[in-house]
Amino acid sequence: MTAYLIKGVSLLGAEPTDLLIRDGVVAETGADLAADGATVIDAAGLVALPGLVDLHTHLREPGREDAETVESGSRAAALGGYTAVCAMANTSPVADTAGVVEQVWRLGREAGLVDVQPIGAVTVGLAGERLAELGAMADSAARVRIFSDDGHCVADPRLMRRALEYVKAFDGVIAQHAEEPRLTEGAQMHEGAVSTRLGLTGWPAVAEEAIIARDVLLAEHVGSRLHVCHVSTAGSVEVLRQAKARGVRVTAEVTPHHLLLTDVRAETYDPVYKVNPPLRTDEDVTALRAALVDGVIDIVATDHAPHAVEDKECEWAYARPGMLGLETALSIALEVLGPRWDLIAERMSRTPARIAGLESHGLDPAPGVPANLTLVDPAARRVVEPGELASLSRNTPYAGMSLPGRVVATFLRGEPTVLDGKAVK
Ligand SMILES: NC(=O)N[C@@H](CC(=O)O)C(=O)O
Ligand SMILES: [Zn+2]
Ligand SMILES: [Zn+2]
Repeated sequence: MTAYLIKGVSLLGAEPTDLLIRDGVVAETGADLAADGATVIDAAGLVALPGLVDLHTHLREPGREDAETVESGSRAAALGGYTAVCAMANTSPVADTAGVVEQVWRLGREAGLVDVQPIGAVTVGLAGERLAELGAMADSAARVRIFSDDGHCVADPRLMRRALEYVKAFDGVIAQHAEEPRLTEGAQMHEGAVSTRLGLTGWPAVAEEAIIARDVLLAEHVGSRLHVCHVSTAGSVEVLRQAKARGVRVTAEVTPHHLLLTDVRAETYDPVYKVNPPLRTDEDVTALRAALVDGVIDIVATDHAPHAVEDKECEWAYARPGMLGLETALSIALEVLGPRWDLIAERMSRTPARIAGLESHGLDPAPGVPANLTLVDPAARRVVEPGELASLSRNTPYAGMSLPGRVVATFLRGEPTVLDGKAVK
């Protein structure tokens, strides 16, 4: 194993120091460390963060390897500064058995660019009718702890209650895609002034808020853990605020796109802006940003949702919902939060690692800690070029935008997965 001496790096914005990585861990930090045969990396001006952890990634393998594979998504993640991603279960076949989650987990290990932690489906085939084999997935080599029917809501309250009860035994968590399906039939975008003007069927905020309200009550009743995926409305923030004040075991995520973009994008009719839940209003964006700062929203999760060209470059109504996120998330966080490194580490690394139970991730670089970390150039800016992304898909909503920050290097257990801004393999 190669040793690396990272010279003059700022740990989470602190005064520059040296950082020696050896045998997969941070061996030493301090001024003017001796290279002692280690490969020297000049990190003047760079900030070191604990490797980012994404709780919500769609990797499309098995089933849609034309849109993304475990390997291509892992590469996109590493380039985005991530050292671990949780892979959603809405693949084909669905990750609802020990066999499928183990397959995804193995593919992640073979790619070796980030730790890929599979999420298991809550119900068989995401059909919302029968509970999947949660216990078998938990006991499998993939050691699944997060279960989600993401893409679909676990709408049946009885099934949701059973799932919450079941995962309590192994401290698992149900990650809910909060969407009351009866309120979103035919929905194309956020229900509001813009949808009225465009004549598109709306997805009302209350369709999300009603499910979150129900689920925090169920989680409270059962004494189990609930995680709310992609929170998108100001009203959801208020429901979560009240639940947390009562001590409900609920955590919540917001996506980069819901922190930056609004429903006016739909006026272009460009389906790159079509996503579930839909882009909302300025008031929602303001509330989501405030909640991310005050902690009512615990984490940023990308909901990286690659789609093949034919599923995106078509009429709005026929396009699949979802957008890329892994390679731009840190830049969006910098844009929205500014260089508040401790807050960024908390929301994008430490807390998601804790929610997912990934013990070797989300740890600040310090002697003895696994060397999962990322080096960021906060002074750099880059214009997003879809063709330059490592993802196999091109559906980024940020094409042509100039964004702050650049990931220069990422280390997974002491080995670089990204160096000089390029993937190592
Ligand atoms: N977010 C999306 O619009 N799409 C996701 C599913 C999901 O996260 O609901 C996808 O799998 O494409
Ligand atoms: Zn979802
Ligand atoms: Zn998703």
